[in-house]
Amino acid sequence: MIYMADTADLEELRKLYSFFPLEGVTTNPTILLHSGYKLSVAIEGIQELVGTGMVHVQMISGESDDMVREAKKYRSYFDFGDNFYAKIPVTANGYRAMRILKDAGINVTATAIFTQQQALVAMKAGADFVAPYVSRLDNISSHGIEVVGDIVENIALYGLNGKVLAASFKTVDQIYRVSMAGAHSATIGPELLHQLIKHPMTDIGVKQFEIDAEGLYDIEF
Ligand SMILES: O=P(O)(O)OC[C@H]1O[C@](O)(CO)[C@@H](O)[C@@H]1O
Repeated sequence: MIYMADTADLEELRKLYSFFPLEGVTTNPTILLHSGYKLSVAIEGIQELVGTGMVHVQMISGESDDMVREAKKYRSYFDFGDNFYAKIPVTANGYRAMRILKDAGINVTATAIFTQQQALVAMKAGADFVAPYVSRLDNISSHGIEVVGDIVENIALYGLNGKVLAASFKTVDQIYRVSMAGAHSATIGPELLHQLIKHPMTDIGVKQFEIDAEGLYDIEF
């Protein structure tokens, strides 16, 4: 599974990138708002950190032609290559923009997905990634993990090229479940990324090794 960081907090990203095998970063207007950075500063900072990793940037226009112009502008403004993904919401205008962007050779991440059908249509329109919102589904008495599982199944069943980018997590358990459901990737906030690699038994085990090694390791390094 591909792990991506769901944040524009540059300080946090720097820490995460120093040890976590991340393959990209996702942002949206809310994430930018929380980071305190304007788009230009945030994306430039992210770009420096990720190198050739993926950067998913959300479009804010409502009309399809504007979304396309916006995506082309950001791609050239930041001098992105193939690692740029235009995040497009699954509205009627969004689906139209996806097709135009794909024809222009620009990667697309379909976002704000709440149903298997929205994801399927997005992939038919050419989306490379489809992002179902797990917590937001769970919070309206729906089932985020099931929606992820259905989309994964559809991709295999119809031999589609798209990948699931599971998004909107509030617990480590949700991340566990989407990975078991076959999600190809997940975008996760810093707090949960730190949390999901932790286990108290690991800390206890490592501590004991340190104690037991005392005086036994006689080769200098
Ligand atoms: O429900 P939340 O936590 O706001 O998450 C929405 C999600 O949608 C995305 O915009 C999809 O990529 C993520 O960046 C984010 O995880």
